[in-house]
Order: sequence, then C-alpha cells, then structure tokens
Amino acid sequence: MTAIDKRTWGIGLGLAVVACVLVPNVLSSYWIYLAITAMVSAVIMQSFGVIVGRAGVMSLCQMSFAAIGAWVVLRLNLSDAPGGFLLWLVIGGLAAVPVGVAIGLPALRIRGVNLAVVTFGFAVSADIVLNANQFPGTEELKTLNRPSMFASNGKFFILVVIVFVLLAVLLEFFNRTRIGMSWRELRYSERAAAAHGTSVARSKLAAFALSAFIAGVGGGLMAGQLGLVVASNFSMGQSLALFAVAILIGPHHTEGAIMGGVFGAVMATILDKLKLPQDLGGLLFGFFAIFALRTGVSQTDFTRARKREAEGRKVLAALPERNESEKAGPVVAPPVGGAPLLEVRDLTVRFGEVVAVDGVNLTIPDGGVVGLIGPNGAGKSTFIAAVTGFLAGYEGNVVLAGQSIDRLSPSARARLGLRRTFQTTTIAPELTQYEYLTIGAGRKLSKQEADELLDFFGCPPGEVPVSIVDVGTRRLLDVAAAIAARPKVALLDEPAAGQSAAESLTLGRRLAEVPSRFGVSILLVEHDMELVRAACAKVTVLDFGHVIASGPTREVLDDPAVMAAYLGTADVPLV
Ligand SMILES: Nc1ncnc2c1ncn2[C@@H]1O[C@H](COP(=O)(O)OP(=O)(O)OP(=O)(O)O)[C@@H](O)[C@H]1O
Repeated sequence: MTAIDKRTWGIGLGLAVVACVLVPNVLSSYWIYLAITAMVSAVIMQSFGVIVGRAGVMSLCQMSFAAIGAWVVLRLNLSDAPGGFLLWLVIGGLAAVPVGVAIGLPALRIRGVNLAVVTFGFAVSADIVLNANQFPGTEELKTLNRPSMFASNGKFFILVVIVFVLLAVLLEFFNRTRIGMSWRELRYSERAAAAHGTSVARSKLAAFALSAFIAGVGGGLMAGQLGLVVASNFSMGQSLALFAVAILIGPHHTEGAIMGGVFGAVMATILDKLKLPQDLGGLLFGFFAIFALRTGVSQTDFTRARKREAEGRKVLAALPERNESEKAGPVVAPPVGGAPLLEVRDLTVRFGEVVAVDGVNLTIPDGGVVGLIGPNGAGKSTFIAAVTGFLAGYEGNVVLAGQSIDRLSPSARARLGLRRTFQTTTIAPELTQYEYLTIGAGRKLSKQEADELLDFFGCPPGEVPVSIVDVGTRRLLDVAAAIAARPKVALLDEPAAGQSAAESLTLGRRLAEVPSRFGVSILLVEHDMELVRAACAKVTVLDFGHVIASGPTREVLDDPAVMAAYLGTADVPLV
C-alpha cells in the first residue's frame, strides 16, 4: 500500500468514525432513518462496483440478488435460527452466490447489451416470483430481530457503516489479487486479459459471485432496517435506477459507492417531498447515465484520472532530455539461439474460402529472435493468433518446449509461457504503467524490476498513467508487460508501429538484447526492415499465407523473390 493509499484509508476510516458518532447523536430520527437508507444503498452500490465498475459487465439484476439475501435472513428470523442477525447476513450473502454464478454462466459466451438482456430477464422473472409470494414473516407479522447491541436506528446505522467498511476492506484486498487486477483489464479487452494468462471465464464468474454476495448482504441489511420487506423494495425498476447511478458515479471506488448511496436516498426523499413519482428518479439517472455510458468514464474515474494525470505530467516535465543515441544503448548482434523452443508444424488457417496461413513451418530457437515478415494480408497476424490459441480451428501442431499445446486455451498457453502483443493495444487508460506491468507479469513486481523494464523499453516512469502516454509508447509498454511475465516465447505483432525511424532502430537493438537479459525468446512481426535487421538473426517471409523464404536475415532480405513480394512486382502467389 502506497503512502497516498494509507492516507486515503486513514481519512476514510476517520470519516466513518465521525459519522458513527454524529449521525445517532445529533440527527433527528427522520434523518437517521435516511442515513441508514443511504448506507444500505451504498452497500448495494458496492456490489454494482464489482460487476459493473470493475469487470465492466452490464448487470441489471443486482436487486434480485439483494432479494435473495433479504429472503434468507427473514426466513432464518422466522424460524429463530441460531447465530442471530449477523450470521444470517453472511448466510444471506452466500445464498445469493450460486444464483450469481448461474446468471454469470451465459456471460462466458455473450457480452455487452446481450448480456444485459439476460440479467434483465432474470430481474423480470425474480419480480414475478416475488410478487406472487410474500417474504417470510409477512403473514405471521414477525419482524426481524435486530441484535440487542444494534437495536435502535442510531445503533443500526453504526452496524451498516461497519459492514460497509468491512466490505470496502474485502474489496481492497480482492482488487489486489490476480483476479481482481484482471477485472480492470477485462473491462477494456477480454482478449488482452486472456493474452496475459487470465482465465476470462473464472474472472467473470468471480465478479458475479462476489457482487451477488455483497448484494445479498445489502438485501439482508434492508430487511434489518425495515423489519419486513415487500417485493417492490427489490423491483427491476430499482435495479435499473441503481445501475444508472452506478454508471454515472462509479461505485468501484469507495467514495463512489457512498455518493451513489446518498444520491439514491436523497433523490427518493426529494421526489417524495415534491410528491413526484419515484420512477422519475430512475428516468433522470438513466438520462445522465447515457453520457457516462458513451464516454465509459464515471464521475469518480474522471476525478481520480484528473488528479493522477496532473501528477503524471509533473513527473514527465521533470524528466531530463535524452537524445536518441543515449537511448539507443549498445549494438548487440542479433541472437541465433539454440535448441528449438517453439515449433509450429504445418499450420493452416482457413477463413471460408480464404487460406490465410497455408502449411507454415516455423521454429523459434531457445534464446533467439526470429522475424516473420511479409506484405499486408500475408497471414502474419493470423499466424500469431493461431499459435497463441486465439484462433481455435487451425490445422497443424504447435509444440512449446516439447509439449503439444493445441488443445489449450489462450490463457492456458499464456500461463505456460507463450505471450503475445496485439497490433492494436487496448490498455485500460485508468491504470498506471506500474499497474499494467503487474497485470502483464501476473505477479507482484519489485519497483526495481519494473523500473528496469520501463527504462529498457524507453517508457516513462511507472507512476505515469497510461491515459497520458502516446500510442507508440503504449505499444512499448505492451512489449514490456509481455516480457515482465518472463515467458518462454513472446510473439510481438508490429511493436514499432507509431515509432520514428530512430526509435524503431533503438527498439530493434533492445529486442536483440532481450533473450540474454530476460531469458525470453522472440518472434517478431514487423514491416520496418531496419528494425528486423537489428533484432533478428533469422527471418521467415510469408506471402499469401505461404513461406516464400526462410533463413539468415541478410540473405533473405536480399532475395529477389522477397523483394518482388514487397515491391509488388509479383502479382501471382509465390510458392
Ligand atoms: N477474421 C477473419 N475473417 C476472414 N478473413 C480474415 C480474418 N482475419 C484475417 N483474414 C484474412 O486473412 C488474410 C491474412 O490476414 P492477416 O491479418 O493475418 O495478414 P497480416 O500479414 O497480418 O497483414 P498486416 O501486415 O496488414 O497486419 C487476409 O486475406 C485477411 O483478409
């Protein structure tokens, strides 16, 4: 935890204590009740924070999970189950988890609006079931038994604050785990997350499970506040309105969850006082949320980004000027490498009638840097996609360190030591470079290790946020993140796009150094021949999906057939 994090946590906890002292002792019973409503909503907002804010999944059924929590708590209360309210709260939260996972299962195949429809469908079904049935205790008029310590509304407010803080701590812990970090990437790009070794399925299901648990606890707290609940407390309209608030405010940050809770409670009260229908609140939130959905940036994200960017700009302004020859570093002979490490045999990829890769054989030696070149549309990116598992239906074999990996998913291949970068990078702009390197590495990096990597690839200092880094540097950061994982082989797809000729040559020299310095062998797809000459001892040339030449770089690049393919004098496939 950084010093800033510690300070923020200190202030947050201090404010929680102040609220627990002031609210019960200073406010009137009406405002205490409203404060409880706001904090219960804030807990439910935390559940939106996980699924919507972190994982970027459009879930419209969080109130249905809350209903499950409330139902279980009231059922246990009705049968005077042992353990009391606090234990029932946990059980209520846990009861929502399997349902959350079940709703999350379709999320493994669909995303975006389609997934929103699935979750909305569940909310509608839950609505119908809840309206047709009463919550436990309603018929018997048995209201919830609060623990004696938290019996009064003032004391119950303190309990809700404690639960909120405990959940905030749990989330802080979770956000630092591998799965929690992966959510931040998942929100922007599932394929980038998979390329970093994240199991997208596990990561999404974990988000559904955790958010359902928190919503279930929120529902239980609502039962504790009201004594008895009715179906309309958990209607799909409520889910929609809170979803809109979540998009607008960004409850994945603790202050956002509180703001969302307060906003929801206050808006309901204002509408009530003005004798306006509550649905108007949902409508208003929805209207504003459209703007947040369009930009993908919530209020808290925006505020935090501005602060971070201002600090990042200061760091950039203080950097000493370095000329290109200083950055270039030593000239290293392109490494030939030793025994075969990645072997691709007879690889064929078809897209309908188009044969994008046609029986390609290619070997990356241990400790070597091999180039894969060819004109636009030759099949280079398709080759990388197939080898790394992103195109499942290929023919041929891919063997990594003697092990056939054809049946493995992209994330499993990444975890075995096969990393890739993409032609278009989609790094979450809210991350700092340090954070992105950690996600790429899949482990905690020491500051020294991260600094060394960033410096080696010519990226700015780690605390600079990605949002103020130019596109060319983002590509270098992507390469640094792939190397940070210390894979066996990294497959780099045009890493020099967006670089000047001098920067490109510098990158070539650096890549030549990677095997000896980081123990990573490389397949490099590039159009910049100077870079290829600087980095690669061997080159394979593709044209129309076929290998037209392969061998030592200098010989291959001087081959007339290769020149013809590049200069366009060959108007038929060269086989
Ligand atoms: N998803 C797809 N569906 C259909 N055809 C595709 C698909 N992806 C690639 N292709 C086709 O496969 C061929 C090879 O494309 P690929 O992107 O692999 O070439 P490339 O060598 O990487 O080109 P560039 O240098 O422009 O990136 C092209 O004819 C392309 O149109």
